[in-house]
Amino acid sequence: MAASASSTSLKLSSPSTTASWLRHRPLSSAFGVTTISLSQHRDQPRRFVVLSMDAKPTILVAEKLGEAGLKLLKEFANVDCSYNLSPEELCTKISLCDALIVRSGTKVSREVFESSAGRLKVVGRAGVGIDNVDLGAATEHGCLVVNAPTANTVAAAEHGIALLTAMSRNIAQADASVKAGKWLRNKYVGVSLVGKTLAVMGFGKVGSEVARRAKGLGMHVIAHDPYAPADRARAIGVDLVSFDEALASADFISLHMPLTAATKKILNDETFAKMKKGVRIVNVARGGVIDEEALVKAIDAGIVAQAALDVFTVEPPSKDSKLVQNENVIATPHLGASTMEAQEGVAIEIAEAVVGALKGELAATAVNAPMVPAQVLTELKPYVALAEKLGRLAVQLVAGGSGVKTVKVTYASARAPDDLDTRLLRAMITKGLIEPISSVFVNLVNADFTAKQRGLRLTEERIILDGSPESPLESIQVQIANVESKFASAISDSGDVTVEGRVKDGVPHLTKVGSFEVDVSLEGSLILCRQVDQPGMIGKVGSILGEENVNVSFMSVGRIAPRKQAVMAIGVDEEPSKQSLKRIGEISAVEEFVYLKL
Ligand SMILES: NC(=O)C1=CN([C@@H]2O[C@H](COP(=O)(O)OP(=O)(O)OC[C@H]3O[C@@H](n4cnc5c(N)ncnc54)[C@H](O)[C@@H]3O)[C@@H](O)[C@H]2O)C=CC1
Ligand SMILES: O=C(O)C(=O)COP(=O)(O)O
Repeated sequence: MAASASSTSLKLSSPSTTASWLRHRPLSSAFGVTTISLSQHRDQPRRFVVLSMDAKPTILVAEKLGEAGLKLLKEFANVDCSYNLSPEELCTKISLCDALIVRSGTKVSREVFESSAGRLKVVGRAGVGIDNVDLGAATEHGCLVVNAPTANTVAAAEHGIALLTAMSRNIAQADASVKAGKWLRNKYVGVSLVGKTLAVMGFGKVGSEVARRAKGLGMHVIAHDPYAPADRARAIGVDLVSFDEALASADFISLHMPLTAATKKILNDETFAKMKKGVRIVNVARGGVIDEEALVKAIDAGIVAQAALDVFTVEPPSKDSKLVQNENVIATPHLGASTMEAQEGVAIEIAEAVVGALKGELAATAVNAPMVPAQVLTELKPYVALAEKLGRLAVQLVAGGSGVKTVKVTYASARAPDDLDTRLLRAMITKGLIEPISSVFVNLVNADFTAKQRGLRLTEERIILDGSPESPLESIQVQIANVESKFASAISDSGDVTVEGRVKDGVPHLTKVGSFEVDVSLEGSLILCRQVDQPGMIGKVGSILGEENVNVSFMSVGRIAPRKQAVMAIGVDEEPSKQSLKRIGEISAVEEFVYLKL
C-alpha cells in the first residue's frame, strides 16, 4: 500500500492534559482525591487528577526524623510517626500509606511491598545506605526508592576520624578505666598517626572527606575504589591503588564502600592474611563488609591490632558478641550520621524528595529509576505524553494483545545521539503497550522489569535528521512486528502495525497509521476508518456522532490519491455508543473501522 501524498486536518479544540510518569495507581482510590476529568471522559480518571484540599496522602515515618523535615511533610501529607514497629506491624500499617520514610533501622522487605497492595509509591531512605531496602521488590512493585545522599557525608567522615583518633590513643578504654577509679598511664600508650599510611576503601563522598581530613593530620593516604576517577583522587593528593596493594601497605584501613554482593565480607580470613601485622581498622560503612568472626580471629592472631566499629552485621549486636567485648575493639551504636546538623539536613533532603515524588516529579536522588534532570524533563514532557499514547494506540490495533512480543521504536531527531535521553520515552511506550492489555500498572520504575517479565522486547533506533536540533524530537514511530491487526490499514509496508506521531504546539499528534499520513490531535478517543475517498464522508460520520452529542475534536483524512482509498482519523471527546459505531461501519464507502481509547 502506498503512502499518501497528502493529509488534511481540522483542529476543533485542544484541552490540555497533565502527564505523570510515576503515578501508577488511580490516585483517587489511594488518596481519596477528587478526580477531575478535563476531557469529561469516563474512562480516563488516571490521567487527570488533582488533589483536593482535604485529600492528603499518608506518609509513614518509621524512624526518628528531624523537625524541619517533618514540617515539610506535614504541609503536604498526613504524617504518621510510628517508631519501633515490628515487621508485622509495619506490614499491617503499610497498606494505608503512600510513602514510607526509614533510616537504617527498618528492614523494608519484599513482604512490606506485597502487604502494601500497590498503595506504597515511594520509600524514602533518610540517609545514604539503601541495603535495608529490597530494591528488587520495590522495582517490581513500581515503587520509587529515594535517598538523601549528601546531607550526612561530613558527619560520617567526622565520625570516621573520631574513631581513628580515639582508637589510636585508646580514648574509650582509658575513659572507662578512669571512671572505674584506675590511673593506667603505662597501659594506654597509643600510636601516632602522622606519617602512617591510611588506606581509604571506597573513595566516594565519605571516603574522600575522610582522606582530606587524614591528610590534614599528616597521614599518607592511599585509596582503593574501582569506580573512582583518578583525577579526583589526585586533586586531594591521594593515590588510587589496587585492593591488594592497599591491604599490603596500610597501617590503618578505613572502610567507606556500600554493602553490595561484591563487598559483602570483603574483609575475611583470606584478606586479613594479606594485611600488615598490627593494622588498625575503622568501619563507618556497613558491618556486613567485614566477616566479623574472621576479624575476631585476626585480632587474636595479632594481625589486627585494633578495630573501631560504628556498624555491625546485625544491629544491635548481641550483648555477648565476642567482637564488641574484645578489649582491642571500640564500638559506637551506628552514630556516623548522628549530628544535629546532619539529621536536620537529611530530614529536609528526604522530605523534599518524597513530597516531590508523590507529586509525580522525578526525584534527583532516585535509586531505582533514571534520574532525569529537571530541564530535560520539561523539554520532554509533551513527548512523554506522545510516547504513551502511541504505545496505547499501537497495542489496541493488534488483533489479540498477548502476541505483542517485538516492538521497534524509531526516534527521528536532529540532536546528536548522546544528546537525547530516551529512557523516559521508552518507559512510557512500554506503559502504553502493556496497560491496555493487562491489569499491571507500569511506571518509570518498573517499565523495563515489566516488559522483560512479559517477554516484550523493545528495540530503539535513531534517525538523525539534518536541521535545527531545537526540539528534542521530530517524530516517534512505534512498530509491532509479527502480529495481525484488527485494522488492516495499520499494517505498513514493512508488515508491522505502525503508528507515528509528533508534537505540534506542545500537543501530541498522530501523524501516520500504517502507510497513511493523517494528522489528529491525540486527546479523547479516536475512530479510524478506511474508506473510498469521496465527498460527504466527513459529514456522514460527523452527523451520526452529532446525533448522540459526541463532540468531534479533530478530523483528518490521509489518502493515496483523490477518490482512492483513504484513512479518516476522527478524534472524539466522548465515547460513542455501540449503535453509532455500528452505523459508521455500515456507511457503504467504509471498508473497515476501529475505535481506540487513548
Ligand atoms: N555509619 C553511618 O552512620 C553512615 C554510613 N554511611 C555508609 O558509608 C558508605 C559510603 O557512603 P558514601 O560515601 O556517601 O557513598 P558513595 O556512593 O558516595 O561512595 C561509595 C564509594 O564506594 C565505591 N565502591 C563500590 N564498590 C566498591 C568496592 N568493591 N571496593 C571499593 N570501593 C567500592 C564506589 O565507587 C563509591 O565511590 C555507605 O555504605 C553508607 O551507607 C554513610 C553515612 C553514614
Ligand atoms: O546514611 C547512612 O548510610 C547511614 O548509615 C546512616 O544511618 P542512620 O540514618 O543514622 O540510621
